[in-house]
Amino acid sequence: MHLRRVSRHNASSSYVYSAQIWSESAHRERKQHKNRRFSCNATGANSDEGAAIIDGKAIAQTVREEIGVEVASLKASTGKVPGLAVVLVGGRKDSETYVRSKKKGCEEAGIQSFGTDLPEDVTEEELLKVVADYNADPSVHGILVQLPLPDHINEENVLNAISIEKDVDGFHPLNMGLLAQRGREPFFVPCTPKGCVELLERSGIEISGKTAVVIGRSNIVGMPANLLLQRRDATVTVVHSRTPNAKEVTQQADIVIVACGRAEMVRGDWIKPGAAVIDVGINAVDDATKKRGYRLVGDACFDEIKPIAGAITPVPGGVGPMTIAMLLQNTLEGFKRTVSA
Ligand SMILES: Nc1nc2c(c(=O)[nH]1)N[C@@H](CN(C=O)c1ccc(C(=O)N[C@@H](CCC(=O)O)C(=O)O)cc1)CN2
Repeated sequence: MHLRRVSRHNASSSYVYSAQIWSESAHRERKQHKNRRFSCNATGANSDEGAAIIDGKAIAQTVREEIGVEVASLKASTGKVPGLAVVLVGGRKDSETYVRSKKKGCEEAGIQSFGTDLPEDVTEEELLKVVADYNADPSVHGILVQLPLPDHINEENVLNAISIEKDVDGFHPLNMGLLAQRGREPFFVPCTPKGCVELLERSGIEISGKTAVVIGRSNIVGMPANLLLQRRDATVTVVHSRTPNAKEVTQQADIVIVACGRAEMVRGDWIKPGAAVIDVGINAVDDATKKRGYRLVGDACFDEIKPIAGAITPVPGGVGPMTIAMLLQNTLEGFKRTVSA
C-alpha cells in the first residue's frame, strides 16, 4: 500500500495507504437517518448505541491461537512444522512493520519463518532468483513478496514466479482464476478478502441469500471479495469509480465491503439500517492532537455509520489484523497439503 497525500472532507489533507484509487471526489452529504434497526448479532454487540463493533483484533488473536494449537499437534505427529518465506525489497517503514508482524505471528504460532531483505536497487532478476530458491525449498510452504515493490520491478513478473502451491498471498493469476470458477478450488485465497469473510462468519452474520455490495474492484481485495461472497451464495454488486449511483446501490445492501482507498468516502446515508459494514481502508489523517501526528481512519465514515449499521469493523483493529492471521492460516493449509500428499 502506498503512502500518499489526498484531500478529505473536514480535513486539509491526509495520507492514505492504499493499493487502489477511487477516482471520484469524496461524498460530502451528511443526512440524518431515522429508521434505525440493529438486527446484527455480531461479536461484542452493543445494540443500544448502534452497530455491534466487530473486534478484528480479538478475532484475529483467536484464529492465531487456533493455528498455534494445530501446528503443535502436527509437529507432534509429523515431526515437521510449516515454513513461511517473507521477501522484503527496500526500506519502506510501513512494509518493514508489516514484515516484522508477519515474522512475529509465525514465531507465536510455531511456524518457521525465513526472511530475505533485499536493497531498493535489487534487480528483478535477483529477486526472481530468490523466489525460485524458495520455490525449490521443501521446508518452505508459503512465499510472500511484500508489496508494493520499487517501480523498476515488474510486480506481475514477480507474483507470476511464485509457485501456485506456495502462493500464500493468493495473488498468482492461476489461483485467482481458480477462485473465479465454480466447482474449482484455488490453492490459496488472498488474505484480506478472506479475513473479511472470516469476520462476518465468526460474528454470526448470515451471508447466504443476502445482498452484498463490494466497493472497489482491485485484484487483491475487491475482485476476490466479490468472488468469495458469491461462493457463499450472496447476490453481489461491485461498485467502482465509474458507478454513477454508488450511494443508491450501496443503500440496498445487507453486507457492504468497502475497499475503495479513499478516506471516509462511504457516509452514513449510504448504509441500509442494520447492514454489516466491513471496512478494508487504512488511511492516516493529519491530527496534531495525536502523538504520531496522525490518526487512522477507514474508507467508511465510522462515526456516521455506527448509529445506523447492524455491525461495523473499526479502523484500526478491524480487517487489518485479520490479514496477518489469514496469512498464517494459508501457510498452515499449504503445509497440511504437503504432509497429507
Ligand atoms: N504481499 C503483500 N503485501 C501487502 C499486503 C498483503 O496482504 N500481501 N497487504 C498490505 C499490508 N499488510 C500486510 O502485508 C497489512 C496492512 C495492515 C495491517 C494492520 O493490521 N493494520 C492495523 C493498523 C496498523 C497501524 O497502526 O498502522 C489495523 O488495521 O488495525 C496488517 C497487514 C500491503 N502489502
